[in-house]
Amino acid sequence: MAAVNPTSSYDRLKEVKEFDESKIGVKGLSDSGIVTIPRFFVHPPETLSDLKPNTSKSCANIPIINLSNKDSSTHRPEIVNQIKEAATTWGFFQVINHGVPESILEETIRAIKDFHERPHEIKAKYYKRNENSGVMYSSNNDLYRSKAASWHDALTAWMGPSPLEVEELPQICRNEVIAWDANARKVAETVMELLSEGLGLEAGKFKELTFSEARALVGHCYPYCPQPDLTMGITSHTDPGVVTVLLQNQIPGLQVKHEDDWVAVNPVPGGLIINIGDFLQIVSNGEYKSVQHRVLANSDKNPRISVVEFFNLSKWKGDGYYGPLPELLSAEKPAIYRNFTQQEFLENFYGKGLDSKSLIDKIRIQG
Ligand SMILES: O=C(O)CCC(=O)C(=O)O
Ligand SMILES: [Fe+2]
Repeated sequence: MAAVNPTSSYDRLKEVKEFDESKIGVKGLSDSGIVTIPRFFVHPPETLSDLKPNTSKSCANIPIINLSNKDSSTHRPEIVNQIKEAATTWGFFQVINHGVPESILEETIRAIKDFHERPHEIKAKYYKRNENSGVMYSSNNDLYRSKAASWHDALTAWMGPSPLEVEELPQICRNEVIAWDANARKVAETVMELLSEGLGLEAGKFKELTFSEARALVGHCYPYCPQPDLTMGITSHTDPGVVTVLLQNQIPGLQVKHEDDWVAVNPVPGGLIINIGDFLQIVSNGEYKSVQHRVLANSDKNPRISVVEFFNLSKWKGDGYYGPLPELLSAEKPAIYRNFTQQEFLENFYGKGLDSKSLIDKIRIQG
């Protein structure tokens, strides 16, 4: 087994660069039939020691919320309460009967899988790094910043607020990505209305604040990993934005941190996963929780595919600051976070490795 010896003459940066410049991604490594992963993918023992979910709580699962009666005035308060409770205690939940046909869920997954299975020459044309608009295919967004690389590749498309040039999208998944963006956005807006009401605000408050306008859609591929005990699919992190809508295929691996345990998030048929991001934890003054989650390296021969859309605000308030919404604050409930600038937020968004400290910890008011 590859043991990591930091004092050896191993030139990590050189190997990382060679991998990056080859543009083959983790999928290319996996398809080449390697049985030993390159050592820059090997994670430190602290990360690897708790990879198995806690068996004593293995039956715990994130809450499932049925949206079918959300427009009925009799049932809506109950659904608002369920979402509020889920966002407060778990920060993660699945929604069912969200209105997106199952055929669309399947086509979206299939199209993203098809992209990742395209020949190297075709995918390489999209291979980029450090973009924040257009379309970018890459392996490990934080490849040069993180301590260890993870076993996944991603196709990212910035869908809004300014519309994407659709021809930039690879043809094999173009229509599906566009359709998914529209569908995921509807689900995000529905959920944001319920979350807004859960805080005692008008249903349309989050929309008015442009919380669903900036959108990044990421089609992840977690190929088969020959040594899944030595690396990660994606390391533990919180999402920076408002909310994330996550669609996954049937291959397991996603886990969320709940009461100090890692809990597997198993897909429910037709379900969509929603999670709260750092920005919403802050503006809700800590009511809603942005929780740590991660994906294990995939030991299944079939790739794990997930399509994740991050929703974020597009317009900052005139003074350039954001913080806990004033409507939520009172003498009994003072702000627990200070206001922060867009600059601070963006630095946190783009500047860090997934393993570094989140904005939430930086702006928490002590005492
Ligand atoms: O692939 C997944 O299920 C999770 C991905 C994720 O957490 C992310 O992209 O932020
Ligand atoms: Fe995430």
